[in-house]
Amino acid sequence: MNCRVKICGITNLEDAMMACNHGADALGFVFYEKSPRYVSPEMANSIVKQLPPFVTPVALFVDADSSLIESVVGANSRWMIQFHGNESESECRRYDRPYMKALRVQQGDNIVALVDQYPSATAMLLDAYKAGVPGGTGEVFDWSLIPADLSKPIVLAGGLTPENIKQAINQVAPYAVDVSGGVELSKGIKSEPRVQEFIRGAKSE
Ligand SMILES: O=C(O)c1ccccc1NCC(=O)[C@H](O)[C@H](O)COP(=O)(O)O
Repeated sequence: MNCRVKICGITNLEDAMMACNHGADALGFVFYEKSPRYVSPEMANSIVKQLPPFVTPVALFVDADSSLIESVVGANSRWMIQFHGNESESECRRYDRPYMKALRVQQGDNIVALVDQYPSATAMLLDAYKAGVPGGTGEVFDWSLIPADLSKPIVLAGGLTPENIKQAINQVAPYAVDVSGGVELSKGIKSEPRVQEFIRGAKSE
């Protein structure tokens, strides 16, 4: 398995550097103030300036104003965007940045059609649906709902852990995996052993 890994919900420099040292390919920063993993644009951009090369910082928004999005991504050309709300494709491509659109998967969704609504997306992130909770649920969804051969690279998210990551990758064969809660000591604080174990599990043969 040589699956790419995004560690999401980074709130401090120590966790960011730790995740990079263990081989994270991307780091997610949550700019949704209701999240316990919220990080300020100033803190996030201070962290991003200090990241080593070949790691993608991902700015995560939930139906945010364009002023907030521009204030974050305008400070550093490295940012990729993750739209995690009900953003339309035209809203997503407004920023001329590579972006992922998150879909919160429910039984009965036409995932092929939903993915095809975002032709300008670099990838699609498939996450668990939980009423009233936009993301970071810590819950898995039924991976068998994911059709084969979707038209975009798929980032699998939702309740992934060091314990289930190999099964998830074997079943779904995603382009990348994304985790927040499954590698934490507490909300917004990552566990180095769990981050290391998760990445090793995702990248081991
Ligand atoms: O992580 C959050 O707290 C969060 C809050 C609001 C919107 C999105 C959020 N996270 C988005 C992510 O990409 C998470 O990594 C993803 O939902 C998986 O989270 P988890 O199930 O805890 O691994």
